[in-house]
Amino acid sequence: MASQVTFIGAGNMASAIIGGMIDSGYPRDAITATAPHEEALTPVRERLGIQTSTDNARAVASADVVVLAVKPQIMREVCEKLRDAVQARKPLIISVAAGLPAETLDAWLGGELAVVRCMPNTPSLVGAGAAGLYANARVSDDQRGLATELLEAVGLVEWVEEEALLEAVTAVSGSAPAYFFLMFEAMEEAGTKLGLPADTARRLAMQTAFGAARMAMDSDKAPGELKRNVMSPGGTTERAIEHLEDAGLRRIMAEAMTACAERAREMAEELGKR
Ligand SMILES: NC(=O)C1=CN([C@@H]2O[C@H](COP(=O)(O)OP(=O)(O)OC[C@H]3O[C@@H](n4cnc5c(N)ncnc54)[C@H](O)[C@@H]3O)[C@@H](O)[C@H]2O)C=CC1
Ligand SMILES: O=C(O)[C@@H]1CCC=N1
Repeated sequence: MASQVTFIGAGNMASAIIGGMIDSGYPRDAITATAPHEEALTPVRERLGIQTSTDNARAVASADVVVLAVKPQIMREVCEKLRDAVQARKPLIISVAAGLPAETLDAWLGGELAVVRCMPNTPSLVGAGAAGLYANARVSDDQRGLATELLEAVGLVEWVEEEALLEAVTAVSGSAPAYFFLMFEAMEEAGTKLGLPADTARRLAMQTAFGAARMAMDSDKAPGELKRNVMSPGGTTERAIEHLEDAGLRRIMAEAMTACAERAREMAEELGKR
């Protein structure tokens, strides 16, 4: 029988994962989602055909897995109210909340729990996410398998063995969709200056990013080799790449990603103290 999964929170991230689970054949009657008000639940119930509840503790009472999918700022209050229900059954806890350490969540929920902490990204909303997962020492192999199954329903899953590495995951994938969106903005602006209509430049840039990602994922060649394959000697691409390298793109990326990871570390400390 499928494990009973209860989502605390029925917003963007929970709906995306639930939608992906259902598309991959997970039984709807094994999935429950909660929110404080019925209005937030009606669309989820009607669209996804799952159980819903406005009573978190009750929804957790029969769960094998509890997915915490509320905003980090309200997590403490939500967890403390779930404490008795969770301690009575000790389900696997999976948190998709940015920044909250597994140990903090465990303490808020009463302790001694198997906790998986996940750093997802927003392309999960279209089934093309990339998530880093960390398991505390109480998580069994079967529970790891289950967490992988749930998160793979919306994209790629990579496990890290040290929790601090989720800060690096935040820099490489959690925050990274925004780097590419910035690149699209810059390419659209530059394309427009070169005379293209803005929407044409936007479509060409986005399709090119999609094509490049697909090509790199399907190929056994390293990105550097794929890059060189586009660069005819003395040609146009070589000129553009020389500009990017001379302008310090690699250094800029390293600095931006280091700043991102550093902020993730600060946020974990700030949220952990609440
Ligand atoms: N790495 C990333 O880019 C992303 C991370 N996340 C993480 O996922 C989590 C959820 O984010 P979203 O789905 O975007 O938020 P959202 O605002 O769409 O959903 C939050 C849900 O929680 C519900 N809720 C509020 N109070 C509640 C309570 N007391 N009990 C039960 N449910 C309650 C709301 O009704 C709503 O359904 C956040 O912790 C966020 O950090 C989400 C999206 C992307
Ligand atoms: O910007 C943020 O703080 C969150 C965490 C990763 C993506 N968004």
